[in-house]
Amino acid sequence: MHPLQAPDITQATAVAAVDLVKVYGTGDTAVRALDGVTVGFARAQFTAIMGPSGSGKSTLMHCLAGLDTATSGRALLGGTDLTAQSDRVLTKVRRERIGFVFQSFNLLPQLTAEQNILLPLELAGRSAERGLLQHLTESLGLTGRLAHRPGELSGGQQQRVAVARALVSRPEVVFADEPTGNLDSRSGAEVLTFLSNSVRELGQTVVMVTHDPGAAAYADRVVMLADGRIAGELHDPDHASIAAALQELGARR
Ligand SMILES: Nc1ncnc2c1ncn2[C@@H]1O[C@H](COP(=O)(O)OP(=O)(O)OP(=O)(O)O)[C@@H](O)[C@H]1O
Repeated sequence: MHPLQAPDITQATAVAAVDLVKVYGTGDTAVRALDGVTVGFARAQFTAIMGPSGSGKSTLMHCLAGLDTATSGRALLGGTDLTAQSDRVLTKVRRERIGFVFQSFNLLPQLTAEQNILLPLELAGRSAERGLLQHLTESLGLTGRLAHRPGELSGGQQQRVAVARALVSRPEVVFADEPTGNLDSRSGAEVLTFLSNSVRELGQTVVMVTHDPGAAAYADRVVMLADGRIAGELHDPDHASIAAALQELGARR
């Protein structure tokens, strides 16, 4: 790779893609979902990944989170190149170093809210920092709900449980995939406010895929993808600047 293409990977970079390529399928039906993506995500920053449908947002997130394997290039989490790891190591990395928030909450229905929050730590053989657990459950408004099962909680409450679960292990990065996609606007705003507070107050690194300019406006930075390539970025974005950038992206295609 040409050195000028290397992202500025320093101690301040939590996650990076370097010339990342992902091709699905072979021959005539092959799809180049990522076409040489190089981008870094800074520690203690909230970044949104945006772009048209099919631009490669989920693929990029999945490769950076060790949920999918890249065709070539590097997916770096701290000093670890995930593309060079076995499935066994990737499972451990996902469990111990990454927090996930998905559109569909992904809570285990037979466990209480508290058990769901603590499950990743338990699987990693670690115990919770009680102070952090209390801070998360109080600020997410879950204190009175900890003994409830997901089926007894609203969508917004379930997603707040998922956010607590993602944050309680102080992961190197939280990946959020359309975290407000199934929520009404008020519950969505609560989740986004909390994610952005976790960056400020806990120094958490958050990377979120979203279609919604309103959601992306909570981020410190927006990275735009188009056709599997980085198509631009915005710093300290607001709704209007994001909408304008998306429109420009649409017009360029
Ligand atoms: N498992 C797969 N097999 C084949 N092609 C795939 C697979 N997953 C994704 N693709 C293709 O790769 C490209 C990028 O998909 P990806 O889901 O990353 O885009 P996206 O930007 O997240 O889209 P959306 O906003 O619609 O969720 C698309 O053309 C998609 O059809």
